[in-house]
Amino acid sequence: MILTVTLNPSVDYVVRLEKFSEGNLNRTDQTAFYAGGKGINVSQVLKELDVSSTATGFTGGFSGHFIEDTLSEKDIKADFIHVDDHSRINIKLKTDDETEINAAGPVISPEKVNELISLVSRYGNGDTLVLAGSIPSSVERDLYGKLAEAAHQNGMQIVIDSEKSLLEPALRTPLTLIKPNHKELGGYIGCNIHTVEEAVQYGRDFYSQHDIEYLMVSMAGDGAVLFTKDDTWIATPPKGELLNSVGAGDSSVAGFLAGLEKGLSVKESFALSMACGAATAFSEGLAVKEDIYHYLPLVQIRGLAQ
Ligand SMILES: Nc1ncnc2c1ncn2[C@@H]1O[C@H](COP(=O)(O)OP(=O)(O)O)[C@@H](O)[C@H]1O
Ligand SMILES: O=P(O)(O)OC[C@H]1O[C@](O)(COP(=O)(O)O)[C@@H](O)[C@@H]1O
Repeated sequence: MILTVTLNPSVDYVVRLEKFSEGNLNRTDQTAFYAGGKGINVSQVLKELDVSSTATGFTGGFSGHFIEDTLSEKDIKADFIHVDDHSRINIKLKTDDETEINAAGPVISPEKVNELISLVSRYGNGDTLVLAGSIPSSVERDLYGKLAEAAHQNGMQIVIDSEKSLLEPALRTPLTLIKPNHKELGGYIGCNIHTVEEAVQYGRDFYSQHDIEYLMVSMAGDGAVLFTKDDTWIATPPKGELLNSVGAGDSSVAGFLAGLEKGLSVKESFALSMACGAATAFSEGLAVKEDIYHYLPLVQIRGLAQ
C-alpha cells in the first residue's frame, strides 16, 4: 500500500486573466478550484494509473471538506486527521506567466502531530510512505526526519519531495526516491544548475554522497535526469503547449511509483513518470489517464555510459 502524507493540503485556486495590473482592480477570465498539496496530487495521479493509495495529513474547515469530497468523488482512500483551523487556499495566478502564492497553513497542535505519527506507524513491510510538500509553520521542522526514521524501522520504503530544510533531517535515513527540481538540487549543493549536463554532474555527486535508491532531478520542459546505483538516464519529454505546471512534479513522482508498483523496469517507470508530468503540464488540471498514455510513446529516454 502507498500512503501519501500531505501535512499541508491546499485548495489550489487557479485564476486566469490576460493581463495582471498590480495595485489596480483586475477581473478574471476563468477560475477553478482543485484539491491540492503534493501528496494529494500524487494520490490523484496514482489513481489515474489504477494504483491505489491512501492519502493522509491534516485537513480542516470548509476547504478541508472540499479536499476530502474531491478525493471521495474520485474514489481515493483518505484517512485525514481533522484540525480546527481551515486548510489553506493557494493562489495560482496564470497570466503570460505563472505566479504562485502558497499560504502558511493551519496551526497544528502537538497532539495532532502525535496522532499522525501513530497513524503512519500502522504501516510496515512492503508499504511505501510518500512525504511531500511543506509543513505548516507550527509543526517541528524535523518531522520528516522522525517519520522517515520510524517508517524505515518498520520496513517501509520512503519517498520525499520537499524543500531542503525539511528533507535534510530525513537524509540520515535510507530513502527510495527523492525528486528535487534542478533549482532545488542547486539549492542543496549551493550552485546554479541550468543545463542537463550540469544536472548530470551535480546530481551524480549528490547521489553518491547519500543513501538514496533513485534520485530524479526534474527540469520542467527540459525533462529530467534519473540516477540509480548503476545507471544515469536522461529523459526528453514530449513537446506541447504549457497550460499549467502546478502539480507536474507531483505527477512525475506518481508516474515513477506507479511504474515500479506495476513491475515495470526502472527505464519504463521513468518514461511513465515523464508522460505524467507532461500530461499535467499540457492540461488545465492534473494528468488524466488518456493523456498520460497519449504522451508515453513520445517520451525519449537515453542512458549515459558510466
Ligand atoms: N513545459 C513542459 N513540457 C513538457 N514536460 C513538462 C513541462 N513542464 C513539466 N514537465 C514534466 O513534468 C516534470 C516535472 O516538472 P518540474 O516543473 O520540473 O517539477 P516541479 O513541479 O517539481 O518543479 C518534468 O520532468 C517533465 O517531465
Ligand atoms: O506544500 P507546498 O510546498 O507549499 O506546495 C503546495 C503546492 O504544491 C502543489 O502540490 C504543486 O506542486 P508541484 O508543482 O511542485 O508539483 C500544489 O498543488 C500546491 O498548491
